[in-house]
Amino acid sequence: MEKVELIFVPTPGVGHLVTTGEFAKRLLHFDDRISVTILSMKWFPGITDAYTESLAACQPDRIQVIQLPQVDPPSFHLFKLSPEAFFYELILSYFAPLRNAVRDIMSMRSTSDSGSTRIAGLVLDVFCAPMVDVATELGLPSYIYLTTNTAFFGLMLYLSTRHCQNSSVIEYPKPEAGNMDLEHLIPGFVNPVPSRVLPSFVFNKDGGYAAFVKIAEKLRYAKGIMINTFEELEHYGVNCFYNGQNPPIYPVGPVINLNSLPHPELDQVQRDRIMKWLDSQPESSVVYLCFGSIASHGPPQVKEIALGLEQSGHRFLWSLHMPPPSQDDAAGTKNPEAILPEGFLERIQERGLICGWAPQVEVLSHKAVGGFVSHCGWNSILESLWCGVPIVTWPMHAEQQLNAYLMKELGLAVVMKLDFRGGTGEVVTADEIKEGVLQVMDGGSEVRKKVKEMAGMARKAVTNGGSSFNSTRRFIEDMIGNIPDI
Ligand SMILES: O=c1ccn([C@@H]2O[C@H](COP(=O)(O)OP(=O)(O)O[C@H]3O[C@H](CO)[C@@H](O)[C@H](O)[C@H]3O)[C@@H](O)[C@H]2O)c(=O)[nH]1
Repeated sequence: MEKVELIFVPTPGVGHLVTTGEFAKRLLHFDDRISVTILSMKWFPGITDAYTESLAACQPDRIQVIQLPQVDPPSFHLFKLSPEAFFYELILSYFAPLRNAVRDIMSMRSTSDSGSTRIAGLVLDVFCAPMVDVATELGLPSYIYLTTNTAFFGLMLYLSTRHCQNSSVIEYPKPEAGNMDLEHLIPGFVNPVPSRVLPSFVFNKDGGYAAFVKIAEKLRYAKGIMINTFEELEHYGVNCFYNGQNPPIYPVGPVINLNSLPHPELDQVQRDRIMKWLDSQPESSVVYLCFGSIASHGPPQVKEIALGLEQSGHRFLWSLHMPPPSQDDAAGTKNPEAILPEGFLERIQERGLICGWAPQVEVLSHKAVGGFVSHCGWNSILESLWCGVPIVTWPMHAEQQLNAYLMKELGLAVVMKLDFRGGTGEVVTADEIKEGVLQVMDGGSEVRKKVKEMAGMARKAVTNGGSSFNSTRRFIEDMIGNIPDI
């Protein structure tokens, strides 16, 4: 049996790395001939290490993790102007280490005693799409594993087409204040998309727009795009791109890590505290709040959330992540209790629980949880759909407002907030939060019904014969057919 190896290059944030690792594992499960190498970049120390280690340990004969040497990052000033431009530059500086690592792997596999393994190509995170140039240089095909949805793929193609038509444009035209409802015909969306839900990098003149357009242009050179979505969810969007005009797309999701992530804040004592508390709550009575692996709120917003929850009268589990301490931090901001409204904990007593990092998938799977106030990171959306828990939208950064808009268009979310108000720092008020919670917990029966139906479809999609199962098979066949004779 001839063996084939795929070389994955994930972006090392939790929201990207974990689903990519799970997809790599899924491929091994599908086909005994496949093995994978994960080339790991270390951008954020700590949090992703435990996952990478577990990946390397789970099937050591078929998954290997190689740490790429660290590079000097671009200046922090660039990060402040535009995180997207910063990461774009960072990826470019990884070209040389990547080239060396892939060359080493290729030469080792061709001389191995245990029979030759053919290198089938690179599987790149979307941020790493510029690395298709390295693959081409080495004569290898590249594929993209898109950790978000088809709608975002549509936006990228739209930006790159628009840019090809007029490459002198260095930013997207920002509508005048008050005209954020200007609409755009983005492929993959049934209805025109208002400006206010486009990701903010689209309007960033300091390199954010330029970086994304350059990334988007590279997608066209990929041999295929695997998307963490499923046909039943994005039926219209997926069918728009089965058109032979872009690289083939493969909706392979949901690709979710059903085991809770190891995290320094989540030892067995903390996990037991959370799960035992949930065990003692009535069915569908708890609203869960969590804003992903990156986002956090400042003290004024934390106070408003607390007041909103209190006023809603509902039970809640709140995963409260504190912002990283800065030098001029006021004493106490590391301690959530110090910034909660006075007397809050005494007043809510057993009605609510505040935790740090949560075992999110376990929480969403618990029968006590009836709603989820979320920042609309794509993994959180898929996890909530998988568990049949309706989401209340509160996008905070990146492409989350587009995700929230998509969920609204599909009738799968209770809308609390659709945009992040251009990052103005304006707080969401206790009243708005209370309304969102009341809507999902007391009303929203139509949304709840649709979400439950979608949960069934999500599970069916990934089982034998389901749409994503078949799509994954199709990817494997195409990928093997594309292997170059090197
Ligand atoms: O207390 C927590 C917080 C998060 N998670 C997990 O961490 C992941 C978070 O992923 P996601 O919901 O996608 O949020 P981000 O971490 O913000 O993800 C980044 O990556 C996503 C995928 O590309 C994008 O959709 C987001 O906008 C981007 O911020 C999920 O699997 C959660 O289950 C926990 O287990 N416990």
